[in-house]
Amino acid sequence: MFQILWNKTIIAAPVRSLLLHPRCNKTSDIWTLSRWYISPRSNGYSSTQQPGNTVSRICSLTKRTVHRSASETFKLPAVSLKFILGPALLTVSAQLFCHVAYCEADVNNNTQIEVAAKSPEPEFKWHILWEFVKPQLFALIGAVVLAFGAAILNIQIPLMLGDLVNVVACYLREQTGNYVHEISGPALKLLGLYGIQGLLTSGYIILLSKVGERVAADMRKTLFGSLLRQDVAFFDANKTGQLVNRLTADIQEFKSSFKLVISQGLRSITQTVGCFISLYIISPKLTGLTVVVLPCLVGAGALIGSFLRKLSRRAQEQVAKATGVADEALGNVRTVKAFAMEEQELQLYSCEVDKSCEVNENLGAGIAVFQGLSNIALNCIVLGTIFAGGTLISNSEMSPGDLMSFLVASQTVQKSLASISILFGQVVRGISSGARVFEYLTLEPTIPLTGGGRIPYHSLIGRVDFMNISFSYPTRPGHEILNKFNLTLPPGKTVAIVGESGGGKSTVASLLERFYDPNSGVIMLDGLDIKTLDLSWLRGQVIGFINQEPVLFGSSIMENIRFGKPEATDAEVINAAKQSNAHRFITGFPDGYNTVVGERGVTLSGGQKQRIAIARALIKNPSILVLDEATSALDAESERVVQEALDKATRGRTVLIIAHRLSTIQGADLICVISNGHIVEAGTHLELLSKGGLYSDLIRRQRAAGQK
Ligand SMILES: Nc1ncnc2c1ncn2[C@@H]1O[C@H](COP(=O)(O)OP(=O)(O)OP(=O)(O)O)[C@@H](O)[C@H]1O
Repeated sequence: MFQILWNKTIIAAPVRSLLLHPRCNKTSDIWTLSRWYISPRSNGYSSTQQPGNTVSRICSLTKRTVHRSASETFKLPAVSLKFILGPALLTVSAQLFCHVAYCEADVNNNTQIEVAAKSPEPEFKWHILWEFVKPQLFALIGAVVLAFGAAILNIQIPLMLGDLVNVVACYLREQTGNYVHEISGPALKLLGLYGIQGLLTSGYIILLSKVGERVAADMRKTLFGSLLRQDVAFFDANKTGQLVNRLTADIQEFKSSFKLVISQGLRSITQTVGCFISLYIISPKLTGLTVVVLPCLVGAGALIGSFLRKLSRRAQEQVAKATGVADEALGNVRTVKAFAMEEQELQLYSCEVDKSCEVNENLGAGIAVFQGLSNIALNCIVLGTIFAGGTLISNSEMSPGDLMSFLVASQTVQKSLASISILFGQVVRGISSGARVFEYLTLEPTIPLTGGGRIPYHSLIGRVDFMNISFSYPTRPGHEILNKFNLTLPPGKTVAIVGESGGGKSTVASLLERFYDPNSGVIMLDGLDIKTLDLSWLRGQVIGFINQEPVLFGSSIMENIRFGKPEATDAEVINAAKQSNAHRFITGFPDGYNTVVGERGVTLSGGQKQRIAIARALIKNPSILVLDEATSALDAESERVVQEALDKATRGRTVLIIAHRLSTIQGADLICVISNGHIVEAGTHLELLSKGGLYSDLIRRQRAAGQK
């Protein structure tokens, strides 16, 4: 009987090929697959992609690799490990792969690990997930039903294959009857089952990807909105890269896990239980053998796996180090070039890459040994099963069809077990990514952007009073910057604040903008505490802010100026540009107002950027203008042009100038000298000079520095 199976039946073909054909050991396939699971990120991408220029790009590649690792896993059993007891070894492998992929994610998210070490891990909040899933509930239920249906059909397939083989075996044995007629019944049934199963599979994947994408898109929009609403203090405490990571990589990770858990999780559990029952019904003896061999393989696999995981972690750390060197050099390429450090940076990078190469080679050797042992074990298991199954057939305890059913059902179990073990790691990753996303979704800013009163435009006078302000930055609570600080900005007048570097001048401007709230004291606008006023109105319509290093967006000049007033017409934009002495140089560009300024305005000179920033502030016609060292970064000629623009801009408005270069504020109505957190001198330029105090001291020191 075994001979018949070996020579003639459809079981023999794949088994023989697996045992006899060297290429069918699929070492290369296993190796290729293992690259997705075990080897570092670079193995998956480096042949076609150079390391990214930035860490974020590298992070996203890494995440994609990990994500892909999980989804590719389901191809593994189909490629080579097709037969009996495969589940055992495959489960071990899958666990190993899963853990290693997890290490990969960990290592590549070093920054996140650091943060996690400092602050407690955020909690996953199911009710928030529910809010996102609720609008997609019908599609989700549809997907679950279809996935469940596909799983149930999958359990039927091995049994029907067995029926088919029994017909073939019977015909081969007896050579009587109409073969086509006898085979067509079960074959058509099986074909129908395949068709329905394919349809169900397509259906649930379509629905699930719709649900996953929509949930992820909603999460991204909500999270971005929530981040934008946060106070400036929040951004002082959190790195931009980490925040962007939550918007991109974490949501991506969560989406993948969400989809995978629902589709594969449901299918795999149903199939494992169903097919295990089928296995037991087909042959309790053969199933018993499976259960005996399983723990030995799990133990051996776990041992080698833990060693490989350690090696993989080391390899990843080394890759991360090399990436760090490249990122720093490319991110600061101007400085590197200015100091002619290209060669040194290359050497530094090469050194790290060589170390990484060595560790990865060791890892590769370890994987090779592991895969070699797996191949031997799997092939022996297949042989053993054919042998044991054949013995049962020869004792008439089993039919050839039963052996076929057993083989296919066990393949389904192995696929499902592999999926489940991968899923376990994916669930953990998904939950922690989700928790990181949800953490900021629910975070309420301490300074609300909207709500509160507004002063009608015609009755707004523009008087500002700082009354007894004490303040320390939230990130340095013990370090008081302002201490019982008092200052009045009379309406329509220009007040300048001068003082030592680090004395708190810019802090005064930040408090007026309500980037932070004072620890004590009040800031009044026209006699009203600004905490009671609508913050969007205050920032959007009342205060115009121009600082030392204006940041432009990488869009056109027109859009950059219109940023100050989104509803402004083209004529208003041009008018603002004229007021800020920018119109001439803008119209000198071939594309005029449609000139794209490059990332952060990199294609413009400092003076040009500053004048666009002035136009952006003026377009909203603010009653109060805050100039934070607006000309200190410019050369003499640019400063003259910008100063002219500022002189025009400040007319008729309440102006607060934070000045470093004392020459630019001599015409101010009031000059205040800040020291030790409060105003120690105030008066006009001449008054303060005649006093011979701190101001005249500052002037003297600045002149002396200028002469040097
Ligand atoms: N976001 C922040 N978080 C914590 N401390 C800050 C922050 N911004 C400024 N500081 C600290 O507050 C103090 C005052 O800073 P501020 O920028 O107001 O000084 P400044 O007088 O404008 O200085 P300069 O003339 O050099 O610009 C400094 O000691 C500075 O280190």
